[in-house]
Amino acid sequence: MAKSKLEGRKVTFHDMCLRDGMHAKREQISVEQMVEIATALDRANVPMLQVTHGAGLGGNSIQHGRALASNAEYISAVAEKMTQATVSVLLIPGLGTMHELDEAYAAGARSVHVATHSTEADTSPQHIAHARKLGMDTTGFLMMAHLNDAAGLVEQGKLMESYGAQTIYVTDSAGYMLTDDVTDAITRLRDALNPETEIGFHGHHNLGLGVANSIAAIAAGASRIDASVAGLGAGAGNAPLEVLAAVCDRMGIVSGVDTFALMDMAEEIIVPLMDHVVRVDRESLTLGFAGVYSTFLLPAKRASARFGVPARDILIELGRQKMIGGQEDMIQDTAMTMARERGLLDAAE
Ligand SMILES: C[C@H](O)CC(=O)C(=O)O
Ligand SMILES: [Mn+2]
Repeated sequence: MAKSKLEGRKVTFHDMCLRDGMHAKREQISVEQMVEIATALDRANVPMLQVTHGAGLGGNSIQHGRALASNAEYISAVAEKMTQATVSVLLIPGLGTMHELDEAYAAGARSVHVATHSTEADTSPQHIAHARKLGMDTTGFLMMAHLNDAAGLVEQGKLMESYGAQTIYVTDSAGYMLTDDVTDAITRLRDALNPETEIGFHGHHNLGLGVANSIAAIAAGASRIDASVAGLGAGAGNAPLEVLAAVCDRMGIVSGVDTFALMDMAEEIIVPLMDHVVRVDRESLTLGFAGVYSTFLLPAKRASARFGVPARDILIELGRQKMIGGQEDMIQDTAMTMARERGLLDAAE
């Protein structure tokens, strides 16, 4: 076997089970389950874990689903049990407020993904500045990265860096990016950003590329990688952390996590907790194929059941229309229009 070129490279893993995984659980993870999962991650030496409603701070709503507890309740219950892991949150400016960020900080969160659509970094300066003022580890998180080109991502990343973000993320929300796309975007960001600015990658496994794309990101210069144990996350899930950890071990990439403990955790805690098996199936594969926001998977299945239009057809149409996060109401609307066009609706509907 050839020696890996990445031997000795350092990477920080950031587990997403308790935030992206909330999408897969329709926000129904209890405080006790959060504490159990976070404690196991902490014990496995995972350095960062995200704890929030799936849509982040301010996400608790009819539009995005009601969680079993408030963000502050989740964060404080988890943070007080951590021996080494940093608890992070996600904040989409406009959905989450600076007041909610203050609350999250008071509850024990010390890192934040400030998330915008990949062409809308200019909605984030106040929130990034506020997070830095609080002393939080602050990332700029460019969602639906495939809807911008590499030059555009560089422009947006530079903006976030100028606002104070210490890490810039390429976020493949739709699991649509091919490995060369990831390499290109991260290489260009690495060339353009200040050397002290870190680069992150957040992949979804819809095309089965979560782990390969994460390794490509590391090879191109990313040092922070989001993943989740057993892939618990939206769509076909995030890159499965225990698999990524095993590949990194084989390649000599240094993450510091206990890979066997993560394997045990996947088998014994996360998979038994799943409401459906988070995997590449017909519908989640369609997300990656058509470039659809992974969070739209379950609402599209519900719209399919209601209007009788196959979920794959609805997702293809949402991809064609380039729908993005925040346009959740368009899922039902699109399904209804398609049902009407197909003569599936009663005149009364
Ligand atoms: C709010 C989203 O679920 C953020 C995310 O994880 C993604 O875009 O991917
Ligand atoms: Mn995600």
